[in-house]
Amino acid sequence: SGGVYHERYHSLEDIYFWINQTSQEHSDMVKVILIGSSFEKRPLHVMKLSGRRGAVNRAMWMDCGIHAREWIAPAFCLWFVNYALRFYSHNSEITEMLNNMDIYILPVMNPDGYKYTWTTDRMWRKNRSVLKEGSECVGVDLNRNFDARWCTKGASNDPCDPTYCGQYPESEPEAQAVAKFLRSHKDTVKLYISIHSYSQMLLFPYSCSYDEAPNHNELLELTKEASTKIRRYYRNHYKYGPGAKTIYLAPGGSDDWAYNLGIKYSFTFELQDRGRYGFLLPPSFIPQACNEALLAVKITALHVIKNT
Ligand SMILES: NCCCCC[C@@H](C[SeH])C(=O)O
Ligand SMILES: [Zn+2]
Ligand SMILES: [Zn+2]
Repeated sequence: SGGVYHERYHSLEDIYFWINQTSQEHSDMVKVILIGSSFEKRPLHVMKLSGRRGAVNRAMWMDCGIHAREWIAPAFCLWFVNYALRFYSHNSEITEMLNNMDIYILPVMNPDGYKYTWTTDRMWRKNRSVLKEGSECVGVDLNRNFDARWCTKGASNDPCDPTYCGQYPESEPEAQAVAKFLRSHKDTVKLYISIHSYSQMLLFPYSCSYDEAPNHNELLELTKEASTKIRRYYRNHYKYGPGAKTIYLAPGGSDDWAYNLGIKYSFTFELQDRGRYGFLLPPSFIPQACNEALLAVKITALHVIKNT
């Protein structure tokens, strides 16, 4: 949506202030839920968006910022919330979404890591948890810490590696908080989306193995439709397909875990770009990257409303 607010990235403090302000300004459509805290005790705030209507028993979940350096992801979560609130009852798709499902948004799933990229190391990926005994290395890859073929090929058990899987599944407070919330809402959450960057891909289970998901064809058709429309409307190219084959083997991922929990529409979107700027996507690219991601979110969400 408009305004220079979205032509730039926001610090963690900025984002916490924005969550608070937005929920106060739109108290009829936004509720803030504290689902847990990070290793360094920062709050994990989920924004629950609903249309102006009675309760519904369908919901979707979208998390951003699980990987600290992927700044376009939190930028998209903020942009999406502003878009939803601004265009509800004006844009037919977002109106249909909010009238038929609650939308749970976690703008920054890894606040400690995100903060660290603003203060110390722009290229940091993991959280900032410190091992009790020994290792001088810090951090767990939260997207390898979920209980889905945990720490098999495609993850590392070396605390110094960027894909370190942690000491055991859900060892990390951030992963634990998300898993706990989704387990307690598994009867209503029908769609899971995790936002990442970069490489422009629309991915679905499985990434932890080369097995095909039972509804593989349906997920393939959905991501193909989204990719085709992004190419037609925005002249940009997104690959699509099951994670293991399309990007690489990546066990312990949040999407595979959510899928196995029973959320049969589960995706990981890798946003812009394809490597020219990579994680350092310039702020001027934020609106276009967000419009492309919005298209994919709408296509999956409207399909879920029709089919669940
Ligand atoms: N859940 C694994 C989806 C495929 C890999 C996604 C990328 C995002 Se940076 C990764 O976690 O390495
Ligand atoms: Zn990522
Ligand atoms: Zn990535």
